[in-house]
Amino acid sequence: MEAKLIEGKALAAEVKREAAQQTEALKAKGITPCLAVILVGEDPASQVYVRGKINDCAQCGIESRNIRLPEETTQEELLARVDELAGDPAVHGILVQLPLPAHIDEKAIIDAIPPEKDVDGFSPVNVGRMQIGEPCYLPCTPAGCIRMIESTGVPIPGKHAVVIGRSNIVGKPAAMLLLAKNATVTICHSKTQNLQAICASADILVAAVGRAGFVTGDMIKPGAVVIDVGINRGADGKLHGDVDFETAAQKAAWITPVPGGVGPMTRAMLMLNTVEAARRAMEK
Ligand SMILES: Nc1nc(=O)c2c([nH]1)NC[C@@H]1CN(c3ccc(C(=O)N[C@@H](CCC(=O)O)C(=O)O)cc3)C=[N+]21
Repeated sequence: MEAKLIEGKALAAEVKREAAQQTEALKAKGITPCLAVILVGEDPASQVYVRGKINDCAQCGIESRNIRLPEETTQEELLARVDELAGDPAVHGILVQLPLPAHIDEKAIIDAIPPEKDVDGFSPVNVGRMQIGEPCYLPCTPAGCIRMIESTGVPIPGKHAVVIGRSNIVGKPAAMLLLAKNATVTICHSKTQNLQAICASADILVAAVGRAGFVTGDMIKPGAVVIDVGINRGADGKLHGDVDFETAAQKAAWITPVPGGVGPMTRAMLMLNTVEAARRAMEK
């Protein structure tokens, strides 16, 4: 069997059209959604991602503030910038690009973003709301994964979903969202025993490991939906997923490519969250 591709780029374009329509409706009411993106330092990968987010904003008619701070910015200086944006009624979403330089405490910065402007869905309040199924900003990557799974038409309820990885920004929330969709969820990680057998029983497999080619065809149940969250830049300068695409595509029914899969969808979901933040600010 040769798997069908889940076209992240095309799906992202669809989501961004939704965001653009909603933006237009808000503008008609006098509100222009605005996202502030803060990047500290010169990390080349972060620069690429931030440029992508700023471009997406422009495509959707969303205003953006592109804030570049030098590597040696202190935690206090960064907190002051976040506070300033937190208090600015024209700014609806605040995204501080991670990772931050080692001398800055990421948790302290995330905690300083007011939950209603936390369009990444990283703040403890949004994480907690998600856990109990209250309205919140869903973290963009896991929300994008769900949308990609749903795009296949394969029903999630009752299926065995296996998530490899337990990070706070991808693995854990992806597992929670799959549970909320009534999947039977297993979370695997570096200490997991019998990883191959567990993965091979997954109807839906989400790979968020951070190791290129970690998931091979023998770990995939025939007919599974495979979502590859990995973005590993190889020595060749190319992006590689966590899934060994060639062998996995022989077994899966559906699979996401890298690049052009989860990455673009992550950015598209950020646009939806930003529009939502503007709408909520208006309704308040
Ligand atoms: N506060 C914060 N929020 C984030 O959402 C966040 C972050 N920090 N730090 C880094 C990670 C990573 N991330 C990506 C988003 C899109 C692509 C993406 O669009 N990738 C393209 C390729 C881009 C390229 O050429 O490198 C693709 O997969 O097709 C990649 C990575 C968001 N992150």
